[in-house]
Amino acid sequence: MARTGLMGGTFDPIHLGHLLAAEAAREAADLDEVWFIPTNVPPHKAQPGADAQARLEMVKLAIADHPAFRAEDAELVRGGVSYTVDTVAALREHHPDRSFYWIVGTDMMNDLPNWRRIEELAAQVRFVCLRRQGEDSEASALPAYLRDNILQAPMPPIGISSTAIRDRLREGRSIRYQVPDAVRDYIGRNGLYES
Ligand SMILES: Nc1ncnc2c1ncn2[C@@H]1O[C@H](COP(=O)(O)OP(=O)(O)OP(=O)(O)O)[C@@H](O)[C@H]1O
Ligand SMILES: O=C(O)c1ccc[n+]([C@@H]2O[C@H](COP(=O)([O-])O)[C@@H](O)[C@H]2O)c1
Repeated sequence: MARTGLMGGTFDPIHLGHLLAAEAAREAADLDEVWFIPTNVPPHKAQPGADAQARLEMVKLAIADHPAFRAEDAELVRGGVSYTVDTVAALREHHPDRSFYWIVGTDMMNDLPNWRRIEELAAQVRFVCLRRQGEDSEASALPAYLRDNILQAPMPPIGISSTAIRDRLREGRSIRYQVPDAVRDYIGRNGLYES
C-alpha cells in the first residue's frame, strides 16, 4: 500500500513552515507521497483573504520542484465547509490501494477533539504531528484513541505563519525567505493581501 501523507491547510498563503512540516512528516513516517489539500471554507477560522484558485496556484508553485509532493483539489471541487472526515472518506474510496496519514502542526493537534466526527476520522488515518514553535506538543491530555494514533515527528521550529505574512504584506514589508520565491512573485504580480 502506498503510504500517502495529506497536508491540509488554508494556505493563505503557503509558506516555508508548511513545506518543512510536510517534508519532516514524509521522512518520519516514511511516506511515498504528500498531497497538499487547500481547504475551500476552513471549519474553524475566518474566510481566507485570497480566493481558492489563487491559494491552489500558490501551492502548485511552492511544491513544483518536489517529486513526491502534489496538489489535491478535492476540497475545492467539493465546495462548502471542508471537514476532514469527508475528505478522507472520499479519498479512501477513490484510492483503496493507499494508506493515509493526516499531517498537522501542534496547534492543530491540541484541537483535534473538536473536529467533526473525530472518532470516525481517527479510525481512518494516522496523524503525523510536527512541533510548531510556541505550541505545546504534549499529547497526554488527548483521549487514548487519539494519543495512540499520533506519530510525533521532529522539525526545526519555524516561527512563520500565514497571518504574520499577510500582516507584513499589508504593511509593505518583506516576505523574502518566508515563502518560496515563486509564491512571492505570484503574490506581487496579483497584488494579493495588500489591503
Ligand atoms: N510554522 C509552522 N510549523 C509547523 N506547522 C505549521 C506551521 N505553519 C502551519 N503549520 C501547520 O500547517 C497546517 C495548515 O496551516 P494553515 O494553512 O492554517 O497555516 P497558518 O500559518 O497556521 O495560517 P494562519 O496564520 O492563517 O492561521 C496546520 O496543521 C498547521 O498546524
Ligand atoms: O474537520 C474538522 O472539523 C476540522 C477542523 C479544523 C481544521 N481542520 C483541517 O485542518 C487543516 C488545517 O486547518 P487550518 O484551519 O489551520 O487551515 C485543514 O485541512 C482543515 O480543514 C478540520
